[in-house]
Amino acid sequence: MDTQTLPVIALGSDHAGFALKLVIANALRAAGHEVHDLGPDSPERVDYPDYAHAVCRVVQAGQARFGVLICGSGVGMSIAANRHSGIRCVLAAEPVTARLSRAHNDANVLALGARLTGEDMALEILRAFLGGSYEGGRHDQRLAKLAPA
Ligand SMILES: O=C(CO)[C@H](O)[C@H](O)[C@H](O)COP(=O)(O)O
Repeated sequence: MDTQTLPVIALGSDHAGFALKLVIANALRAAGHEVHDLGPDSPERVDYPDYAHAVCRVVQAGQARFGVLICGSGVGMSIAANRHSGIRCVLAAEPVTARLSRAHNDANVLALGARLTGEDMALEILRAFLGGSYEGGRHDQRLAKLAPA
């Protein structure tokens, strides 16, 4: 694949997801992606919403095509991300959910749980997410109904 066309990815984590964030950043850069690592820069204890909001703002602004958020379970990150207009965040623990979230839900942010998902599985999930594509069609009317209540 022409690396010029690879999507830009924004990354964020909390302390629980810090080590996996580095693994993912390295893997994405090795594959040719431009990566915006929005922190944290150390494994010191932090609050996951701060980083979820930072990544989602970058995706909303079009400065990154996708976001990847990592905390202990992925739950807090996904809750925080899905509060943002235009953000559709999937919490995935296996690749099929990640692929379907792109195909049916046009997901633009992936949340991972570093305390529950090993590195190899996380990378497999990431590949499925990035390799998926939105199918449109019948799904368009459903996405239109996802506007904040
Ligand atoms: O938000 C979470 C759970 O919904 C994340 O897993 C956090 O990483 C976790 O809550 C952090 O917990 P800690 O005891 O402060 O390390």
